[in-house]
Amino acid sequence: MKILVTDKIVDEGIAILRGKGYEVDTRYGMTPDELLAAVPAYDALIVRSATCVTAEVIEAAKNCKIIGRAGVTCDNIDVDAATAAGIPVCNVPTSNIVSAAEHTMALMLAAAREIPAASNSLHEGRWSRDEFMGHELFEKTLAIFGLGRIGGLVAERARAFGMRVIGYDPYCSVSRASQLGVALYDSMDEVLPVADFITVHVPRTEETHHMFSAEEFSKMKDGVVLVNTARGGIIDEAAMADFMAAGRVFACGVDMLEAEPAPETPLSEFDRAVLTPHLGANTEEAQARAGVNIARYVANGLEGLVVPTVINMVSSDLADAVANYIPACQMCGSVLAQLSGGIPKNLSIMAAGPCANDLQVLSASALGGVLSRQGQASVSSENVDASARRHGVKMDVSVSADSRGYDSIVSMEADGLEISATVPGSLHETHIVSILRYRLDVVPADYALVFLYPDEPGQIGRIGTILGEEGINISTMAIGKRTDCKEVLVFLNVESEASKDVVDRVAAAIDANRAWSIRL
Ligand SMILES: NC(=O)C1=CN([C@@H]2O[C@H](COP(=O)(O)OP(=O)(O)OC[C@H]3O[C@@H](n4cnc5c(N)ncnc54)[C@H](O)[C@@H]3O)[C@@H](O)[C@H]2O)C=CC1
Ligand SMILES: O=C(O)CCC(=O)C(=O)O
Repeated sequence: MKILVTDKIVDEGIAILRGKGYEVDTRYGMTPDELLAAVPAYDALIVRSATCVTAEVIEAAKNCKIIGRAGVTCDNIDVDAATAAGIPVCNVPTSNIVSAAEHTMALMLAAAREIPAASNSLHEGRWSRDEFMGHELFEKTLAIFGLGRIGGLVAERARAFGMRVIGYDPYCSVSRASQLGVALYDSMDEVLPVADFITVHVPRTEETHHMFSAEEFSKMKDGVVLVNTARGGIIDEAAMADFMAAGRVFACGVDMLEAEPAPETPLSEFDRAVLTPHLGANTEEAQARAGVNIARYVANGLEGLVVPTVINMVSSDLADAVANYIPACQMCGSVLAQLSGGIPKNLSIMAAGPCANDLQVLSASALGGVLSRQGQASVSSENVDASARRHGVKMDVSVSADSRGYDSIVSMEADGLEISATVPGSLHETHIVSILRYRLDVVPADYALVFLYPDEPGQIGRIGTILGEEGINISTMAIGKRTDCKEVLVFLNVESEASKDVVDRVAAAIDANRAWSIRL
C-alpha cells in the first residue's frame, strides 16, 4: 500500500511506515492541483497544517483508507467530507500542546520585555538601554481565553510566574478552572477591562472569528499585552494595529496570521509586535511525538486495528446497526446543548434495540454532539470518559428493553430536557421522535425553530405570517402534543437562519413559553 506525506514529519515516522512495508512518498509543498492529481494513487494521506484537504481532494482520494494529521487541529481537513466518504481522520491531540504553551510564554515575555527589538538594536550596532523599558509578569492579571489543553498548560506556567490568572471559556467547568487556579468569568466584557495580559487558546470557528475586534480592544486596559498562538482570524489584526498605533496596546506576540502562509499583516510595522510564522509546534520534541504517533495510527488504520484518536469515528467493523446511530447521537447531543444553552452537567443516554450493541460509541457520539458548538470536539470511544470529566459532564449510559415500537431508538436527557431519535429504513435519515417528551416525527434540517406555546387556534398562522414577512421559508413543520399539558411544541425546519429579533417577535405573537433557534 502507498502512503502520501505532504507536509514534513520526522524521519523516524517515515521509517516506521517503510519498516512495515508501505511505500511512502514525501512530496512537500505541492500545489492544490498537484495534490488532486497525485492523491488517487494513495491508500493513506499524512498532513500537518499546510496542506488543505478539501472536499475536492477527498473526492479524488478514491483509494484513501485513512487521513492522519500530525498535530492537534484538523481545521485544514474537510472532516465532514471525509466522514461522508467513509474515511477516518485521526490526529495526535497532545503531541504539541506543551510546545504551544511554552511558545505562548516565550511570546508573552518577549513582547513584555521588547526582546526582538532590543536584540535588533544590538545587531544594528546600537547600545540603547533607555529605549526598552518593559513590564514584569509578576502580580499582573493574565486573562486566558479558552481553557482547554493548551490554555490549561499556560495557566500552570503563568501561575509559576506569580501572575493572577483569570479566564473566559463558556464550555469550561468551574471545577476544572479551580483545579487550574483560574478565576472563571461568565462574559468577555467582565474580563477585558481588568487584564494586563491576554492570551488566546480557542479553536477557529464561526463564533471565534474576530472575537477580538475594535469593540473588544476599546474595552481593554491601556498598555495591555496580547498573545495569539491559537489561529489567525481570531484577533482582527487591523483593529489591533490601530490600537497599537494609538499606544493603547503596549505589545503583542502573534504566531498565527489570518492570511497564513502569506506574511502580510498590518502588525509588521510595529517593533513591539513579536511575530512568528506558526512555530508553536515547531520543536524537536513535539515533532517527534507527532510524527512517530501519527505513523503508528495510520499504520493501525491500514491494518484494520483500532486507531485511538479517530475524530470522525468511522470504523469499518462497526455494525450498521450502531454506525447509523452515530449521526443520530451527535445530532441529539447538539440539539440538547442548544436547548439547554450550554454544556449540560448531567447527560443520560438510553439506547434500545440493536443500536445498543456499542454504548461506548453512542456515548462518544452524544458527547461529541454536545461539545460540537465549541468547534471540533475530538471525542472518541477511547477518550469519552476523560473528555466528559474535563468538561464537567456526568454521563450515565444504559440499555432499555422498550424501543417504543421502533427497531432501535436513542433517548437523551440533560438537565431536565429530553430528546429521542430513531433511524428507520435504508435512507439512514435521523428522525426526532420526541422533544421535551412531546411526541412528533421530524427529520431536522440545518436550521430549525422550536416554540412551546399555548394550544390555541390561529397560532401556526401567526408564526407563518411573521416568518413570511421576514423572508424565512418554512420547509417542514411538526407539532407535538402531550396529554398532560395545555401547551404544544412546534418544530419548524427553516431554509435560513432566523435572527434573535425574529425569534423574539414570533415568541411574543404566540405568547410562547420557550423559544429556540437550532443550528445543525
Ligand atoms: N501555534 C500552534 O502551532 C498550535 C496552535 N494550536 C491551536 O491552539 C488552540 C487551542 O488548542 P487546544 O488547547 O488543543 O484546544 P482544546 O480544544 O483543548 O481547547 C479549546 C478551548 O477553547 C474553548 N472555547 C471554544 N470556544 C470558545 C469561545 N467562544 N470562547 C472561549 N472559549 C472557547 C473550549 O471550551 C476549549 O476549552 C487551537 O486553536 C489550536 O488550533 C494547537 C496546537 C499548536
Ligand atoms: O506544525 C504543525 O503541524 C501545526 C501545529 C498546529 O497548529 C496544530 O497542531 O494545531
